[in-house]
Amino acid sequence: MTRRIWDISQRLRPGLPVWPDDTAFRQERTWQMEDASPVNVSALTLSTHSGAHADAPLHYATDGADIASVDIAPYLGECLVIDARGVGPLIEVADLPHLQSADRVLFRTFERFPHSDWESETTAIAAATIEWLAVQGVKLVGIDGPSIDPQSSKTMDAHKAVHRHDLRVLEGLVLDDVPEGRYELIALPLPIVGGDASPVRAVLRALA
Ligand SMILES: Nc1ccccc1C(=O)C[C@H](N)C(=O)O
Ligand SMILES: [Zn+2]
Ligand SMILES: [Zn+2]
Repeated sequence: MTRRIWDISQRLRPGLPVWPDDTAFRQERTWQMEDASPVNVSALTLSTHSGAHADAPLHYATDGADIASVDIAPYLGECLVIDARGVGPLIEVADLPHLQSADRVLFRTFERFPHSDWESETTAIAAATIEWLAVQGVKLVGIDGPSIDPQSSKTMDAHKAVHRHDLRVLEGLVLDDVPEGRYELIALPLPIVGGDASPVRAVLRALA
């Protein structure tokens, strides 16, 4: 019996909505068979925070580890998907009354993921919630929004709480079709040396 898989990644393509003023996704063909090349080859230009991605500590701490240095174990294993739609600007501890124990928690905040336009008012996670999750033993926090902090944040309180507890972060997940519950998460960052983040192919697999 094959276990069902949900692909929770954004498709990387020209026009991919990115953070205001960040690098647009671009792909150009550098070799092509039409020009007598034996193969087609392309070059990519994209933000490290494109689509579904994993932040490295280097993103929010000048002396933080880069994405090639972090252990990959947090990005593989059982996770809990929580429906946090409609909670408002920040996910507070009070919004999580029934949270069962989990190593990895992914929050759905969108009714429908905004695939074609940038959504500037998104639900983020209160720093107190990150602290509380860390105390509960959570090692990775994920969200469908573009950031665990409000887009207007200058203090990056949630990222700083993540850094204090050395948690791992996934952002830009697509959770529209995923019911609340427990799954196997597979979302491996590329080992980009010096990288402050890496796109991931994020998938959830049924546990049985
Ligand atoms: N591309 C950016 C450029 C500047 C500031 C933030 C971003 C972000 O993408 C937010 C990021 N994903 C974060 O980890 O909060
Ligand atoms: Zn990011
Ligand atoms: Zn982030």
